[in-house]
Amino acid sequence: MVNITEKIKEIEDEMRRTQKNKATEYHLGLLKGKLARLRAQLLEPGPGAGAAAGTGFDVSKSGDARIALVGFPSVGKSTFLSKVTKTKSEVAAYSFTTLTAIPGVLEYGGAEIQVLDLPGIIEGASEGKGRGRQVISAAKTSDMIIMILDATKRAEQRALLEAELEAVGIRLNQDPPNIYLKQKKAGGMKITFSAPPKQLDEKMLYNILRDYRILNCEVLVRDENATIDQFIDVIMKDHRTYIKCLYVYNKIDSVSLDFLDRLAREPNTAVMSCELDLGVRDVVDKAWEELRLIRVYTKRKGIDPVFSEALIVRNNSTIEDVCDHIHRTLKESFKYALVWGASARHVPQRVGLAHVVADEDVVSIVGTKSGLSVK
Ligand SMILES: Nc1nc2c(ncn2[C@@H]2O[C@H](COP(=O)(O)OP(=O)(O)OP(=O)(O)O)[C@@H](O)[C@H]2O)c(=O)[nH]1
Ligand SMILES: [K+]
Ligand SMILES: [Mg+2]
Repeated sequence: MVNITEKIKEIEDEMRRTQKNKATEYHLGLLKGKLARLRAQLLEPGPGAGAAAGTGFDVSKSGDARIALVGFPSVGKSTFLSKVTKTKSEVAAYSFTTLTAIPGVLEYGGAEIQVLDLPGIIEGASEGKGRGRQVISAAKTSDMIIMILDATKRAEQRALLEAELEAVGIRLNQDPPNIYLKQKKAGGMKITFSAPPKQLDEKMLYNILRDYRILNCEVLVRDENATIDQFIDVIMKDHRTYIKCLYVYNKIDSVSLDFLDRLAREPNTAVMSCELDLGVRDVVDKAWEELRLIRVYTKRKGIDPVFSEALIVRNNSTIEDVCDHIHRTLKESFKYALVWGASARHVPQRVGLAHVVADEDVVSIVGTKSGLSVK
């Protein structure tokens, strides 16, 4: 049986040994491509990949979004879950207290976010160490990862965890590359750049495509700064997941103010102490902001809206989306809507289906059937 993990190690070693320069960049590009293929194989169930490959924990999705708590052991993931939801996940000073996925519900102004507390992961998780692969599979199903870090531990922890997630195809806080690739049956390769590329050239892409046995295709690179890694991501797009990540340093009760200040300035980062109940609310607010969901409270004529029940739509949604959310046919009898809140120029503003709503808007739909307004 071929050992994929060993092959991966070999390639990683070769990449480390190879000096980066103009002469080696084609070779390095090919190695990166091979590495990406092997890592994908590792996650496929079947011979050579181990029993737990690719399977997550069996928790069904619920609520308006899912957040996964990912981190090394004992950073305070379970403590955080127990603070922000009604679920009590076991907390203890020893590593691997949590052994499976524990779901909780975070209520946020009428929205319900499922928060998954997960076992701690360790270096090598992507290759199956500990419950790494299961944790990572669970993380892949989430809309956002909150990476909990221990403010008292060495700074490399963040890069180490990122590398583990990266190795299994999770891309944090990145957009999918702006590269178009279409495989064809015949006609050879057609590679075009919409602007002179800074990090790629045709030969590089040609080599990699050939190594992937993609001989007939059309490629259009729309981003002049696109990298070889991004190009490989496009080839491997079925194995790539683009997820938002909020980095959260816990246990700030045990570090100096100077250090804390530095941590807090990192991008996509929040700091907290679950123990002292410092910053926990900020973390939740930031997570909500990053999810970019919008709460709309619907209102019937003459009755106050119910603020404990929000209708959740994506960012940039319109009144039409809101209607579709309430009922499939509501649009048909739609006359106009009244809107109170940030999206309204004056309150209430009378708007049509194309009006874009904002978080915490109150909306009343008025229809042609007499007296129709929504629940
Ligand atoms: N000083 C300090 N300790 C904390 C804080 N939050 C949690 N702890 C402690 O850190 C230890 C680990 O907490 P857990 O919540 O079990 O950590 P975990 O990340 O879920 O750990 P595993 O499930 O084992 O991976 C416990 O002893 C907590 O009391 C904090 O803000 N400050
Ligand atoms: K623990
Ligand atoms: Mg735990």
